[in-house]
Amino acid sequence: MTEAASREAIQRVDSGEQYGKPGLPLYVVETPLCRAVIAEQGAQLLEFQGKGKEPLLWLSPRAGFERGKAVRGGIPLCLPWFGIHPDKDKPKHGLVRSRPWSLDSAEILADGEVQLVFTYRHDADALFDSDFLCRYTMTLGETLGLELELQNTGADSAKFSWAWHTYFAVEDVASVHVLGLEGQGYLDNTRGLTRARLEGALAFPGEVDRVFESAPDRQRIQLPSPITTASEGCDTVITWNPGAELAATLPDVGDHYRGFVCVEHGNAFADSWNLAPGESRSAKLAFSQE
Ligand SMILES: O=P(O)(O)OC[C@H]1O[C@H](O)[C@H](O)[C@@H](O)[C@@H]1O
Repeated sequence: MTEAASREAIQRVDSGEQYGKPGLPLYVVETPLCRAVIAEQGAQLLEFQGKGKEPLLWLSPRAGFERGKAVRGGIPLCLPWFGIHPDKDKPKHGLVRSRPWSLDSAEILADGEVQLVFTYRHDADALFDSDFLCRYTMTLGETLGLELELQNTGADSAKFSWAWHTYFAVEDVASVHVLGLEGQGYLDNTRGLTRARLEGALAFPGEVDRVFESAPDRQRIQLPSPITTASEGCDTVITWNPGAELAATLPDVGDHYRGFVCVEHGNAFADSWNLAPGESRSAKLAFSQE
């Protein structure tokens, strides 16, 4: 790959140029195989569209692009804790989604795929009292592949829970089904994390917020052009849509809740990772669209 080729394929712009809302630096990737937009903050994928495919991700038309706040949509990475922290003063879903990351390398591979590697280095602070390092690789071809390596760089063992919080673009949430979770037990987060079991395919008739521990590694989102997810090393699947009532309280969602379902992959609750000093673990997630 020449430097000129990668400069042409990967442009750094401000969110003002892309969405008319200035504030966050973005990378726009355009190749014969796909188009993608990634916010440097949080290494958050905002858009991905493989050649000849429907857009994979939902990005809220009401999304804000502010430093220190995750953008509503795309794939925020929740880490080093997923969900509500027992200490109510700490933010939901950890801290890396709203912190600056750095793009360490950008390469065009022999087959024309673009590979981006982002890193985030955490020095123990008041929010998370342990050092760690994330190395996040995105492979952008006709399909999308993600890999996360997490290393405990601190002197003590530490517990990490995390997820790729993917917002999939759908025509109407009411007609979407997710396969690959039938018969599985889950924690119902709309009922104080009570345990239940899913009969049949997962549907979204209203607010749905479910945590499937030890979940299967493939799901299929039934749409006119179905999407399949295949994960490695992701034991937890979380499914979410706020439904009309809760969405009305989320200024960056509102009526647009109909346009997405979240099917999230990571390791949270009983599947959280305990890492010894120096220990690393990794996980992968691949998306394909028919
Ligand atoms: O609004 P956020 O902090 O991005 O969280 C959005 C949602 O994320 C996950 O799916 C959780 O299970 C939900 O409980 C939460 O409401």
